[in-house]
Amino acid sequence: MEQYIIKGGKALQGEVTIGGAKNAALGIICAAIMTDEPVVIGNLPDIGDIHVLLQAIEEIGAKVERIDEHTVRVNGKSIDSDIGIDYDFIRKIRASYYLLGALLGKYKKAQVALPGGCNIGSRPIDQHIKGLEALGAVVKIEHGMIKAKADKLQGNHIYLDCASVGATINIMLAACLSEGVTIIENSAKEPHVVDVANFLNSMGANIKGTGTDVIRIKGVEKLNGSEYTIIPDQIEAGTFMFAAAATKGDVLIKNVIPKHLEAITAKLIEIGTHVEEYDDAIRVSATGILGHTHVKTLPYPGFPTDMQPQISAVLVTSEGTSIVTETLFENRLRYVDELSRMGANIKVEGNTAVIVGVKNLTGAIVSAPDLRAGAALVIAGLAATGFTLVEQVEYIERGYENFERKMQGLGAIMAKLDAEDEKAIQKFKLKVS
Ligand SMILES: CC(=O)N[C@H]1[C@@H](OP(=O)(O)OP(=O)(O)OC[C@H]2O[C@@H](n3ccc(=O)[nH]c3=O)[C@H](O)[C@@H]2O)O[C@H](CO)[C@@H](O)[C@@H]1O
Ligand SMILES: C=C(OP(=O)(O)O)C(=O)O
Repeated sequence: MEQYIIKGGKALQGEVTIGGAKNAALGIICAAIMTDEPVVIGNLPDIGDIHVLLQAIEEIGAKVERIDEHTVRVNGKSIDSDIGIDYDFIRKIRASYYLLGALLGKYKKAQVALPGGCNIGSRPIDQHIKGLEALGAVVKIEHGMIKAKADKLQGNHIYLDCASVGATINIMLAACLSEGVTIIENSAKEPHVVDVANFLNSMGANIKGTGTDVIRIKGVEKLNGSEYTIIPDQIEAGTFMFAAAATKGDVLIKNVIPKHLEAITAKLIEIGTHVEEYDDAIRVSATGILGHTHVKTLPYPGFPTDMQPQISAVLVTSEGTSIVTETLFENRLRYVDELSRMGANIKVEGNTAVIVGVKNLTGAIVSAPDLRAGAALVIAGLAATGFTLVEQVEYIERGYENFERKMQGLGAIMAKLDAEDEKAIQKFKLKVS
């Protein structure tokens, strides 16, 4: 098992380049197998979730060719849609549910294990199923597998009970190759929903209205090959913005879309951080003690739930009392006990964390309970005095490419080491002491 070892207390300085968006990439890979023609996907992040999903599509017969570290060519021509995608394969990821919409759209049948992913709450998929059924599919759950089939798919009017990212993308995938028109009301507006739709349109789909809460999809007979570049990752960018603020650093975050970061930027400015926006970069710098704020997670353009743990890692050393409310996933405050080990003063009441800022954190052994909570612990470790060990880095690597190397590039004293390798850990400590 690997762990991050961090010697904190050093302001991050310099430039970092953000990779492609995980949550767009996952939808786009599934969309890519909906044509029999080759598709080239660029700016693909080299992260755990993508490795798992690419393996899963290869398992059912798709051809995946790596062109370079961040570009693949996918060909879905030789897929065998009778092969089910087992839980063992995709237990680590959430977005395998997109294979359901993609395969159902293309072959009118699909068998995919119920998704795994981070344990951040109960994560039902009733809205996905409701949408696919509205298009004419018969959907059954048997032995942990979701099985969907249809003689034909027919467009329909679908109202989502909640603006679910996953349900919106899944329905959009199946609806592209349905007959007639599908309207999704109360659809999710996240940038990755828009990116998946833009990609599908580049393959010949007819999707309008993404980025608003009504999406209109006119079914087409078939999709064709395409070459596409994924948008930058809003959450990776936000994580580096908060790391810069927490360490009182000065970081230029390159390859971002500042518009996607507005909720994050607004909170940083509110607590006294300096933020400068450029066309495709953002600079974050902070000095002295930052102020407190109240944060409530909401669907886009609200404050993203995927940034909630990371802002708490900044607020624990800000002056005054901050209130962080998580409205989407009930288990997303599990990092609080870990931050408390580092000296943070946080109390959880229901879905709210009450944070009373302390002067500084002190390094400790902590364990990442999930992907973004893990990133938050790294931020806390970078800001703390002394050494922090962050265990369970495999969660963090689901969504961050070369996290320790990007942090090192900003001057962080951080390494990824084998937890069993006491010698290497001692050597690192000696070297940086
Ligand atoms: C792979 C991916 O893109 N993951 C993202 C996606 O997850 P995911 O697609 O799972 O999240 P959703 O947007 O679907 O969930 C939003 C809310 O709707 C509820 N819900 C959702 C579906 C459903 O059928 N029934 C239902 O009740 C959920 O419990 C949650 O409270 O969006 C989340 C919210 O921005 C992010 O945290 C995840 O990083
Ligand atoms: C919760 C997340 O991912 P997933 O939905 O893939 O588990 C995330 O990216 O923060």
